[in-house]
Amino acid sequence: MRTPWTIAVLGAGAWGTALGATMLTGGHRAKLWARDEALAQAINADHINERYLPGLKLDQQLAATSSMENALKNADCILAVTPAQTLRAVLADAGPHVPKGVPVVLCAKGIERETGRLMSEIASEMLPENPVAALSGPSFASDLARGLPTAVTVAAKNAGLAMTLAEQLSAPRLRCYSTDDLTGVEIGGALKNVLAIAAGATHGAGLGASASAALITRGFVELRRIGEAFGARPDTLMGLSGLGDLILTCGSEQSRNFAYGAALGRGESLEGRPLAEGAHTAGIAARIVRERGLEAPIIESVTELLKGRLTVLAAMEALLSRPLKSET
Ligand SMILES: NC(=O)C1=CN([C@@H]2O[C@H](COP(=O)(O)OP(=O)(O)OC[C@H]3O[C@@H](n4cnc5c(N)ncnc54)[C@H](OP(=O)(O)O)[C@@H]3O)[C@@H](O)[C@H]2O)C=CC1
Ligand SMILES: O=C(CO)COP(=O)(O)O
Repeated sequence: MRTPWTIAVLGAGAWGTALGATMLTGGHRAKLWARDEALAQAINADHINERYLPGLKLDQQLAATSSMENALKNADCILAVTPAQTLRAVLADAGPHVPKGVPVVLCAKGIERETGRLMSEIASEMLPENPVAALSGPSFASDLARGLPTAVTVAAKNAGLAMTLAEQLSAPRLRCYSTDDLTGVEIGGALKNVLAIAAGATHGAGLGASASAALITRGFVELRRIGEAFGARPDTLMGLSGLGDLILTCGSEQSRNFAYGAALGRGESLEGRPLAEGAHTAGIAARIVRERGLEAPIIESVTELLKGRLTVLAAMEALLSRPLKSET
């Protein structure tokens, strides 16, 4: 029998809300922090997050607040669930109220644009007295919020902590595996978003199912190359947080990254679209590739597409006309 925890969830978007609701099903208490007071009040009054999970009734026990102090009071564990590029600022606000020693579980998928830092590097910098972990894997917020099942990976450099967190954060419809390969889990989650934009663009431009399968497979080779250059283990990259999430996100417009790419492929406007983390990570991923002398033409093409320097058809032609080589 595990001890019920008080879990602070920083971020009341789709994923924070879904994770908060899932934690309740695991017997924990959960408090959502929303930066927008009106959203917090609406969640408390209506038990719906109409902005991010429209129409889905939430457990009445899922409380929200716009006070960081209130959200973090007596927390046994913190889930950080705002977009990757906001993590540093959110942890700076949270810092004075974060109980020392409490694990911080990073749920955003991305790489900091300006610095190339992983989420765990930012968290260790901002909260040096708190152990850091990551939760990642194939998990659409709306699926979890509707009670559909999935499995994810919880990673921490300390294997014992990863195991404790996996045990505590698992819920009837959320199976958490554990690993000490924190870097592998973070790299997989960040890069699959960039590749999902490429897959979406392929789909949107009508290049066909064969092209999609070829692109996703070669995209995974790039993810593996970059991951291994960071010291990630191949089995992590082949796991839920790498290949698993790549399969999910490259498969349908339920993925915001895929939908963003599809809009790009169809030549539609990208203004005002929902969060697509890959669009923020692509540029820094391409820079890392260049600086480390790695080969990742698909990821580099996404950056060029996003900058408007390449069309999907030109990217496809450039990828196909590269010098022939052995597959591995
Ligand atoms: N949605 C999903 O299915 C999954 C998402 N993730 C990851 O989780 C992370 C969050 O995604 P998700 O919840 O879907 O995103 P959403 O766009 O649904 O929500 C983002 C949340 O972050 C808040 N926010 C935005 N900017 C800031 C800021 N500068 N400071 C503080 N809060 C801010 C928003 O508040 P406001 O409303 O006030 O703008 C909102 O509550 C991403 O990295 C994503 O890749 C991971 C797995 C699944
Ligand atoms: O990470 C996700 C599922 O695991 C969500 O993907 P999108 O952000 O592309 O919707």
